Amino acid sequence: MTFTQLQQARALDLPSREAMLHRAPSVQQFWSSNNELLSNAWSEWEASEKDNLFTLDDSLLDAKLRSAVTQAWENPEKETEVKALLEEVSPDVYQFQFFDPERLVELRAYLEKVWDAKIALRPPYGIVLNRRGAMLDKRSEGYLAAPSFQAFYRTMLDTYMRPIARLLFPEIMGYDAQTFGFSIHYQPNTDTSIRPHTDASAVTLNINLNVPGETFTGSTVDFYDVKAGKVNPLTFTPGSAMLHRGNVPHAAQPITSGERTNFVLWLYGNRGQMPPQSVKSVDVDALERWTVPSQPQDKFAPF
Ligand SMILES: O=C(O)CCC(=O)C(=O)O
Ligand SMILES: [Fe+2]
Repeated sequence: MTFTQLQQARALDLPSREAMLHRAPSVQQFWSSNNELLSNAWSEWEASEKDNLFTLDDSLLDAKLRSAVTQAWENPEKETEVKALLEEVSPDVYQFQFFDPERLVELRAYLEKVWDAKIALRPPYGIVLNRRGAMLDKRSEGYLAAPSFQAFYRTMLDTYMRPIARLLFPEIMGYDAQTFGFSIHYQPNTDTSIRPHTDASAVTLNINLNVPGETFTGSTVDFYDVKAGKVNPLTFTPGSAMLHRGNVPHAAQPITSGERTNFVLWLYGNRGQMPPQSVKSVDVDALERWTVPSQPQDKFAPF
């Protein structure tokens, strides 16, 4: 009797949460030895579910953002219309509408199907181990390898995040070829908060996936305004995004009711390089900004 990769993946014995928390060598071993099996299982899963899965594409995005970005790709001089949609809400932190809140139901339904697939996903354990989160980038073992999700993930990073980030933070040019991403989920009593930290990224895009009416309390992301010596607590609304340099200190306050789900996307340079702290004013031509780097994705992963 032969088993499909999907059946074999579903039969795997997962490492315990304890082992994951302790970052036991056996956990690393589990993900690396099963990486190919899991990735094949996601392809089989997608093929078997294709009639039930919503097609992820940029129609999920805010219509104004999509239209401004599409125009800027056609004519980079029009990037000013993208910039007009971005609001600085704390020094070096910009907020804008990324997803169309009304369409998030479809994305969340897709992600529910992903959880129901019963294929192991590696939770992010950067600062804390997040139980209902998943690694999203191909460089991460145990990532969400469903081909349709991967195509959508690339669109979010290559078509939207990178040129927008370059528009705000020109010094990231040359330090933005590599991508990284994970999802996080907060709920009271389990995964509630993240202590103050900076990200190992040149730039971070943090996008909220809560659907309209899916409310929560607490769970602000506090951004530290180091110069002014104060903290700016910011609250996500459904589909909104915050884009910031990785080196801006921030923390997630405890969630006190409800739930919050986000995608967190990072860009950095080859082998994890980040822009030197000293360079801030770099002159970049609009034509250069609206491009996708030709360097191949490397294997470096911060966690
Ligand atoms: O709570 C958030 O949305 C921020 C998460 C975060 O800062 C991180 O995962 O590095
Ligand atoms: Fe962070």
